[in-house]
Amino acid sequence: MSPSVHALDRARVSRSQVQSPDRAEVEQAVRTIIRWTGEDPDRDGLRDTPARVTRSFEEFFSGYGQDPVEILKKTFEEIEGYDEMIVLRGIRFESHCEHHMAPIIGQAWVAYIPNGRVVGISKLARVVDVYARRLQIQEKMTAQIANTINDVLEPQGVGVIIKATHHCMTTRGVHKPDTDLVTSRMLGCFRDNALTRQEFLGMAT
Ligand SMILES: Nc1nc2c(ncn2[C@@H]2O[C@H](COP(=O)(O)OP(=O)(O)OP(=O)(O)O)[C@@H](O)[C@H]2O)c(=O)[nH]1
Ligand SMILES: [Zn+2]
Repeated sequence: MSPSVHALDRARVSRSQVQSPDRAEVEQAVRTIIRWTGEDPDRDGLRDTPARVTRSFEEFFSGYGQDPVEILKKTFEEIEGYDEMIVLRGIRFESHCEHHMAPIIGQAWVAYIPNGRVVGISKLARVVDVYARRLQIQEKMTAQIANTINDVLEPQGVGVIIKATHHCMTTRGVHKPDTDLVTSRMLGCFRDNALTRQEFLGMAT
């Protein structure tokens, strides 16, 4: 991945950069979809739905307004030379696939071995959420989380594993309800040292 693409991935994506439409336009688009289904958007139960959907989307896609680098910059100094693996397991997340805008529901395992700096553990979960709250494919999200932690903390190594169910596969299209997708990205000693990689995989599966 070229450095410029890498930097763009990590950055806060401002609304002006992508020519964001205003709220009324989004609500109008939802009204159009409701009409397209054959429903009457002015009937009692649906009248407030365009505003509700817009508010929901605001939450689902709030990751564009957040910068994961800023979150991770709040690091602590290493305590008494701790240099073993740190693993936050089973971080539940909700995302949406960029193909169908259907939910991706899963868990992430995030590990690193520090190199002089550790971070508050909640920040690892926050980085997962920032990337999850964007339109995603799982492979990209896995790489973004690992790359960002690697770039900001400069640890000895990073490992990220994601296991998720894609609703575009379970509730539509090919309809395979019991499937999940597992992806991983290993950097530094997690990539180079088979024992480190094995230790992490053992904790995550
Ligand atoms: N690699 C990858 N593929 C994904 C992910 N999320 C969804 N997809 C796939 O993206 C593909 C989009 O395929 P298209 O053929 O363009 O879309 P489609 O006609 O709706 O495809 P079907 O889902 O097979 O009905 C599908 O195969 C999805 O299963 C993801 O995170 N990673
Ligand atoms: Zn999809």
